[in-house]
Amino acid sequence: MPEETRKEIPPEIVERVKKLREEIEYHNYRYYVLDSPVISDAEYDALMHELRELEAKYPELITPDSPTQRVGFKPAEGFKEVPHREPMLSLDDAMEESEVIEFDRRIKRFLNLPENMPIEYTVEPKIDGLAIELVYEQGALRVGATRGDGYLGEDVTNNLKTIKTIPLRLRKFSEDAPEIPSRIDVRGEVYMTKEEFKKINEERIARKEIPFANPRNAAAGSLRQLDPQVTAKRKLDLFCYGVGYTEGYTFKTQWEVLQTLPKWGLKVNPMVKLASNIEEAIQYHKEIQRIRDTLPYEIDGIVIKVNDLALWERLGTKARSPRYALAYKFQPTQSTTQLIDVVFQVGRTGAVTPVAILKPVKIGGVVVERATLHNEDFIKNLDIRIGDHVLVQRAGDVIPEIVMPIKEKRTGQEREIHFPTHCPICGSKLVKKSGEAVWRCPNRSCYAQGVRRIMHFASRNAMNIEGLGTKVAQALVDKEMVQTPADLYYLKIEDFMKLPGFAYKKAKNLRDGIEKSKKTTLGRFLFALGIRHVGEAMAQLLAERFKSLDKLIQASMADLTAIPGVGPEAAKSIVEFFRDEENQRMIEKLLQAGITFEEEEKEEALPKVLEGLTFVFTGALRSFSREEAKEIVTKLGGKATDSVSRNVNYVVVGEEPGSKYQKALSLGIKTLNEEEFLKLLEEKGVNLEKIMSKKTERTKTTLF
Ligand SMILES: NC(=O)c1ccc[n+]([C@@H]2O[C@H](COP(=O)([O-])OP(=O)(O)OC[C@H]3O[C@@H](n4cnc5c(N)ncnc54)[C@H](O)[C@@H]3O)[C@@H](O)[C@H]2O)c1
Ligand SMILES: [Zn+2]
Repeated sequence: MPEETRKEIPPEIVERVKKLREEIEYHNYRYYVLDSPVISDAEYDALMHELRELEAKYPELITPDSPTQRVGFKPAEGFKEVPHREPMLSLDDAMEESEVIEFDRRIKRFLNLPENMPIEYTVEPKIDGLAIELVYEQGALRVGATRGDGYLGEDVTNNLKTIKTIPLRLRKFSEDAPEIPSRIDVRGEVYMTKEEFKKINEERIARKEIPFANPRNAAAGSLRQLDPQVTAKRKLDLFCYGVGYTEGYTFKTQWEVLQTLPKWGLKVNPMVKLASNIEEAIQYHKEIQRIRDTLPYEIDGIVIKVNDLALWERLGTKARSPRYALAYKFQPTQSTTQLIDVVFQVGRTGAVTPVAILKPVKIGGVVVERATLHNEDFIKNLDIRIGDHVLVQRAGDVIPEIVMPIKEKRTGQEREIHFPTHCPICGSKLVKKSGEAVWRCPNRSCYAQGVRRIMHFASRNAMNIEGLGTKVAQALVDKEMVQTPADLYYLKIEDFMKLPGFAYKKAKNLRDGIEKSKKTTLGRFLFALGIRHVGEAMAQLLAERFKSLDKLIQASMADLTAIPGVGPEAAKSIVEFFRDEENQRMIEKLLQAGITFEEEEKEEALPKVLEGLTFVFTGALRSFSREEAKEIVTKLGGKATDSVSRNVNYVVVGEEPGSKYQKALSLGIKTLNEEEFLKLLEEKGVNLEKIMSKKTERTKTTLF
């Protein structure tokens, strides 16, 4: 019988399986040993997926050493090996809600439970770092090891000891803490914050070294060092999420584990929760996904675990993963593709940005065809060439960016990228200020800058001129009808009729749109001027502080930097802008055309509905700056402070919140995201429109 079935497997399948295994082994080595992958996780997962499907179809092909049956990689050379008393396994993963529901059903089938009986799960953020085990004997840290191949880990005890949050000795930190067990193997994830990751990569790039692909590889690369001094220099941290072999104490539930470890001094992620059924676990995935970008560390999903540890026993494990847990992942943020060409884009301020033209690639469901290459130094230091395979990242709201070239894939046909010395549009010689990485076209009448300046001026959150899009802006600049935005207000219907495709009606509409825009607010006007470093929020802030254009024009560096939220760079740029004669002429011309600013709101009009409430803001908000948010709270009778204590009623959490967020969670203070904060105001009867009319919605400035 086996003889016969073996014959049935087509030779190309046998060949493909062999090829896949070789390839996966290579990538495992790059990832687990070198901490330097050459494909993205999503691409790696696709290879694993293909292999798993083939093995499922032809089970005779499964061998115990297939990557589908094994975890990680054996300890690397130079590290002492540490056997794990209980194996450290991987996790099955799911991308779709349906797979999560099937996971829950499968467990009930396995346990012979009725289908409608809810199972309790713990839900935890899946930290994107590397797994480690800490062995404590009589409360003292005896050894710390990486996961390795699941059975044998690498001894990194001395490196782990450099991480301040890892206790060298367990203690009872609370009255109701159980006695410290005589032995406990604690498991957790060592990770690097996004901030530290960014810093380390910037340093590496400046030194012309290959950067880490992501914080996970950076954490692994920093911990798996033969010299603990290297580890000590990198800021690493740890979240504990479980226990392995334990003597002298028996946990009954995973939730008890998560509740007890902190009482012994071990850090557990404060966002862990108990879900009473699978639907709540799915809901948690949505919640965490929403705040994913605001966390100071990278997460790639959530981990769902059956809460009852007695059920863990009954469910048991498969070759490489337990049956009682599931990683419910988020959309991937990286992929690799080929760099086809580089174009140089001239922005409104003359900055020349290298933009990569890519072989289209899907990342998290979106096709990416262009990505920023940042600046010349980035290209030079990383030695990026046309034709290179590159790692591309598209995370959150940020513009897609090239992370690094994958030099391993070079064929020798790649071409160097030449950064232009002259503006690709007007031919002016580019200039670079010392200390800056950006080349700029100094020519004010540069076509590209002109078009972009007009487009920016007319855009919805600036002067909001209807009917003035890219094509019209191009035609106006092309026909030399406008040099600066001020010229718009002096054009007549007949002039517009000279534009391609413009008859009387269209020309009149455009003219009316321009007329209408004359009634505006100081904030919109300042934003429309396109002063470097003055985005919408900053423009609004300036408008509120100075209340008049004249006063702002007269402001000194010191006046400006005294305003919270205005840094020296912005202040310098503002002063220089208004000092410039051409700009002065343009502003004069705009005002002469009849531009007027609406009167600003009277403060007394606001009801004191937040009286008695104290707020803390952390992270970036979208609708207003943190300073503005504090001002709103104060105007409404509330208190806004900077430090989280028990006296605080709400912590409002924006993007990339700081440690205040963690502190709020640990103190159990109610947190609100921005929407919830706005809703709270609304519920208190605050006419947000009225307050916000001065604070138009902040939009992202995008490259493309
Ligand atoms: N790009 C490449 O070349 C390459 C190569 C190999 C592996 N990989 C990637 O590595 C991953 C597979 O690695 P894996 O086997 O370590 O699995 P995994 O990282 O997907 O899941 C298991 C791990 O999750 C971690 N984890 C984080 N929070 C946890 C929590 N609260 N509870 C339990 N565990 C938690 C633990 O470290 C655990 O070992 C895949 O994403 C794969 O794409 C990529
Ligand atoms: Zn130019």
